[in-house]
Amino acid sequence: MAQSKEERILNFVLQNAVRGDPQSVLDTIDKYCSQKEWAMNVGDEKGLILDKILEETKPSVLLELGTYCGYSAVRIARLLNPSARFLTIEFNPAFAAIARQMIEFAGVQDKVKILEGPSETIIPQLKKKHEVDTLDFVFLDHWKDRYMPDTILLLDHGLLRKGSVILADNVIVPGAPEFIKYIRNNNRFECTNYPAHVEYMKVKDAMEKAVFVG
Ligand SMILES: Cc1cc(-c2n[nH]c(CCNC(=O)c3cc(-c4ccc(F)cc4)cc(O)c3O)n2)ccn1
Ligand SMILES: [Mg+2]
Repeated sequence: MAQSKEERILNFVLQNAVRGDPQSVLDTIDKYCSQKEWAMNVGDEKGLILDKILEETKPSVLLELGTYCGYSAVRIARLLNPSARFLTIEFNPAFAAIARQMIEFAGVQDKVKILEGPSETIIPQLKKKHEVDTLDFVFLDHWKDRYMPDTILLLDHGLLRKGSVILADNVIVPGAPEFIKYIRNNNRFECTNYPAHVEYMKVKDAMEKAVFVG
């Protein structure tokens, strides 16, 4: 069976990164995806914006939508304190399998739990099935047309509290125009735009931070 791009990325990490060293996993993925095969990891430029916002927020309960190969899950988990709880939702079983191995190799598996399935099914289960009260931080990096409906799901299920931070990747490319229109016109959110570029490219992109004011 021919290898997938995601398998090639994982194998490159297993052969070239340092087991138990999350930064070496990130650097190795970035090296492969900038030199050999492009892939939709958040990357190092937008990753540094993510790092800064995490360090400002110091979240204890986090949700990521769109695990993919686990690059941002490793990036986020490496900054969390041991008692933090980080759930990441992945729709595609093949991606989830790659991400699980990536997260274990990086040594952050105790901080991250991968939930497999569509976000619209799993979000309503977070309180009862996954013992979540409210979320301190949400990273939106899944299908761009799900950003708005899933934000509304989070609100409807009482998963946001005063000060909850939502950070969305790709609000220019591929773009999330419906989400941007919704969140910037909703006076319950305070929005900030962070200009950047598409991972491993010179194409302009941006991230959007939305703080829930309650
Ligand atoms: C729970 C759940 C999870 C998912 C889910 N899991 N993993 C994903 C991946 C989603 N990400 C992207 O599509 C994406 C695309 C680009 C891109 C593509 C092509 C270009 F030319 C330029 C840029 C860049 C990025 O940074 C992206 O993040 N969705 C889906 C549904 N439900
Ligand atoms: Mg992205």
